[in-house]
Amino acid sequence: MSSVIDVERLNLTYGDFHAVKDLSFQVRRGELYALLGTNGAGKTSTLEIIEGHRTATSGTVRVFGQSPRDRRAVRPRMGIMLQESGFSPDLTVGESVRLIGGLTQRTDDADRVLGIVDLTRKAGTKVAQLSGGEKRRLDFATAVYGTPELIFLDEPTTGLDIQSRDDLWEAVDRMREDGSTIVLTTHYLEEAQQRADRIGLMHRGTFHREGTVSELTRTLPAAIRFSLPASAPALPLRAARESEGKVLIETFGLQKDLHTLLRWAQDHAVELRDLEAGPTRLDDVFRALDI
Ligand SMILES: Nc1ncnc2c1ncn2[C@@H]1O[C@H](COP(=O)(O)OP(=O)(O)OP(=O)(O)O)[C@@H](O)[C@H]1O
Repeated sequence: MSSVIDVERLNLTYGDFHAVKDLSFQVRRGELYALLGTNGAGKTSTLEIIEGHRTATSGTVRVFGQSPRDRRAVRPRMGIMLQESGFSPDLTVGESVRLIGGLTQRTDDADRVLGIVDLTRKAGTKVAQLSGGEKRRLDFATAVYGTPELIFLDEPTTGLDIQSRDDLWEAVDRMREDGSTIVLTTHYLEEAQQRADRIGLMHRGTFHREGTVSELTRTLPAAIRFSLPASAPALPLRAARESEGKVLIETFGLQKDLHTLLRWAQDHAVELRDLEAGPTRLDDVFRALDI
């Protein structure tokens, strides 16, 4: 698979503050790459350099094999949804899409794009009168105008209700089917866990870990949780007692241990209240990082 983004030994300093430190990674064509990390880790700074908005202090960045500062070559091929929108409040929703869409030099139909984010009815409304979630959806609409080959989504679902989130991810899935490459940043780790092909986990300007979700989570055990009545007999597995009768079993053999537990409960007529069992979550990987 060829790479769409190549970052090599990237450094960025703001005055004497070293925000991005010797960062190297690649994003391959067609993949969804999630850049995750703590607040102030350097994700936005890194994205700004890749998007061509900021100059690196040192290192090389290539987008489609070109320098991102070569805007004429690169910009028409990228769609960018920033963390904060820069729309003019006096323009209408329709005018904003046409204006920003036009700047990308891609062609599309503004009505089609507004339909994706369910803003067709708001086409004549001034941006100043949109709700926070509607502005976010307008941001997304302008990023996907003309179905670009590479799309940056910087915390795209912040402030969106569940229906709008589902709609946004459905639109992303469709663009991936059409071959678009997606770079995502989010603090909603579940979204990244469900959708990312690979993840770069950043902290203080460098990667703590990089890999697929399963590469990142497989080093930590899965968890089985439930509550037991005080009268229950001894458990068949090693377990930790949490507060108020809650029990936690950590395991690297989730299926087998769950089977053992359920058979034991059945045999002893024990009710496992509030039973939950699941693989390691990215949240746990974050918490386990010594940061
Ligand atoms: N223009 C600037 N001047 C000085 N320092 C800056 C500037 N922009 C960002 N920084 C600092 O650089 C570091 C990285 O910031 P950046 O916005 O890239 O982090 P982030 O990973 O996107 O964080 P968050 O998850 O909070 O959005 C932070 O410590 C921030 O305070």
